[in-house]
Amino acid sequence: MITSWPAPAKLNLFLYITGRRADGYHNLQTLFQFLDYGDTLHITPDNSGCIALTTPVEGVAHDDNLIVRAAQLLRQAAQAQQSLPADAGAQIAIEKKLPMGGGLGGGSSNAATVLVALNHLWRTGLSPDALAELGIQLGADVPVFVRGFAAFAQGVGEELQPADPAEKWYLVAHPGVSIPTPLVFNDPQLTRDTPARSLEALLAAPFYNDCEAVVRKRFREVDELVSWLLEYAPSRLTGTGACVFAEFDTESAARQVLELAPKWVCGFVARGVNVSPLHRTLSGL
Ligand SMILES: C[C@@](CO)(OP(=O)(O)O)[C@H](O)COP(=O)(O)OP(=O)(O)OC[C@H]1O[C@@H](n2ccc(N)nc2=O)[C@H](O)[C@@H]1O
Ligand SMILES: Nc1ncnc2c1ncn2[C@@H]1O[C@H](COP(=O)(O)OP(=O)(O)O)[C@@H](O)[C@H]1O
Repeated sequence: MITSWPAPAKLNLFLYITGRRADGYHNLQTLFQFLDYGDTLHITPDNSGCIALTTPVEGVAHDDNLIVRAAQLLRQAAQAQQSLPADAGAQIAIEKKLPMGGGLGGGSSNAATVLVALNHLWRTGLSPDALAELGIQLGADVPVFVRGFAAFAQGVGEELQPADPAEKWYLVAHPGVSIPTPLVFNDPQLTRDTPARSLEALLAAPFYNDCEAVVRKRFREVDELVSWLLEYAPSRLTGTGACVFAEFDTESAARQVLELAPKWVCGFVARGVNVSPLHRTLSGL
């Protein structure tokens, strides 16, 4: 039985905001790719009837943790269709590597890994569609992690179309600040009227992130980091930040720049992958 499950990071290779819905959420056009780097979850199913996260995540209460919420949501859905006994439970531990509020989708990826792994371990038999539908209740980025393929996303992230961007090497750098997603979406100066384009047109144009201008304006640390990385390679913000990524053709080129990084920059080098490491684990079972 597999007990270690990857929860990879994602990058938004581009991100455009094409409008605002009546409920305040923003319509996006974004290209998601996974990294072969992320958190690891250790999941042991049991008959305790309890879901327990045994390694607290700093700043997040146990019952608010997306790991616990995902397990409870799956248990509820499976029990409603009588495919899981009432005493089904699980013990979950996390090795957290991804910064929180970093734009790398760590919390969403943790939730997706729990849904996919427990669906397997509990033998609940929910379809990928059903798991993605549970996922969207937890966060806009959960479905892409549940599906496990690089994707062009529209709507608020739920309309996914498989994509095959180049699998580059990335230097991902964290400027040491955490940026809450709502802060960016509520900024009056945010560009929220970029015309929607076809994927073909978007792939042919230079990639950009519409959140970058307001984030650089509000956070001097991000601004300095982007300016520094741009001296070496094409670089931009992922998601609503705070992380920034620079793209390279080789691992060694990315590592050379990481070695030059100023002391205040935390970073890692990882490869972009179009199939999620989570799904590689699943298909290797
Ligand atoms: C924009 C992305 C791109 O990947 O940013 P990151 O969070 O990864 O940085 C995500 O889709 C974010 O997804 P997620 O972080 O799950 O957002 P949620 O928790 O669902 O939303 C947090 C808040 O941000 C705003 N929000 C979020 C997504 C969206 N498309 N429009 C919005 O206006 C809403 O105010 C919402 O209440
Ligand atoms: N397991 C989890 N890991 C990370 N964050 C979590 C988790 N559960 C809940 N959260 C909450 O979700 C927020 C967003 O986290 P995260 O997904 O890592 O960032 P981002 O959406 O910027 O990529 C965190 O600030 C935290 O409050």
